[in-house]
Amino acid sequence: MSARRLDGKARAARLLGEVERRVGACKERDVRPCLAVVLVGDDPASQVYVRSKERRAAEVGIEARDHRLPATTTTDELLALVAALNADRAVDGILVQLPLPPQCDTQRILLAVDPAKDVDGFHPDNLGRLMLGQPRFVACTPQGCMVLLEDAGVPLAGLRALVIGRSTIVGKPMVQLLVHADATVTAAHSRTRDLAAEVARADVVVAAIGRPEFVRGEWIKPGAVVIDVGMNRLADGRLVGDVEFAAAEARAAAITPVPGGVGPMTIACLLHNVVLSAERRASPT
Ligand SMILES: Nc1nc2c(c(=O)[nH]1)N[C@@H](CN(C=O)c1ccc(C(=O)N[C@@H](CCC(=O)O)C(=O)O)cc1)CN2
Repeated sequence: MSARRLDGKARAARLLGEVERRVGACKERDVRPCLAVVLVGDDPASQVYVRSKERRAAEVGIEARDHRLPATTTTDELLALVAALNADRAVDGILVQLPLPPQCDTQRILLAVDPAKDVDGFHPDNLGRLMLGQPRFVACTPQGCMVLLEDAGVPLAGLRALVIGRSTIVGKPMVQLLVHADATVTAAHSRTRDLAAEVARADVVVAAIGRPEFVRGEWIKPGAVVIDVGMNRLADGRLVGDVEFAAAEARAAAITPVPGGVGPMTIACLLHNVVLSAERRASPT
């Protein structure tokens, strides 16, 4: 068997088309969707991601306001910028690109973002709402994974889903989304005793550990669906996921490639959250 490839690039393009249409509808009501993008320092990968977010935003008619700060920026300086963006009524969404340099207190900064503008879905208020099944903004990568699972026609109710990795930006919200979709969910991580056995009984595997090709293809249950969130740059320049792709593809029913799987969905879901926020501004309840 060779797995069906879940094409995140094509799915993201479709979602962006829908976002563009909704941006147009906002503008007809005199609301111009606007995303504030905050990038601290000169991490090359972050620069690429931010450029990509700003380019896609422009393509769908969202104004992206760029705030580039030096690598020496302090927590207080960043808090002052976030406070100004919170107060700016023209700003619908605030994105603080992660990771921040080590002197910045990431938790304090994420906590300072107005939850109503937290289009990344990282604020405790938004994470808590997700846990209660009353989401406002859902973190972009897990949201993108769910769209891909839905498109693959995976009937999640009752299936065994394994999430590998327990980060706040991917693993934990992913667990919540799968629980709310009635899957039977296991959260695995670096201390999991027998990861191979956990993978072998999972109908759905979401790998988000940040270790190149750590999940062996031979562990995958035949017919499982594999979502690879990993993005690991090898010394030879190749980009690989957390799953050994070729061997996993031979066993799985469906699998996301890296690149071209979850990554483009992350950006499309961010802009989807921005237009949601602008729609709320256009029709406050
Ligand atoms: N504030 C945030 N910071 C970070 C997030 C996030 O969601 N919010 N996620 C990651 C990085 N990220 C978005 O910021 C991101 C990573 C990768 C891609 C992507 O499209 N990747 C391409 C490959 C790109 C390449 O060639 O290097 C792909 O998979 O096809 C999009 C977004 C950490 N920080």
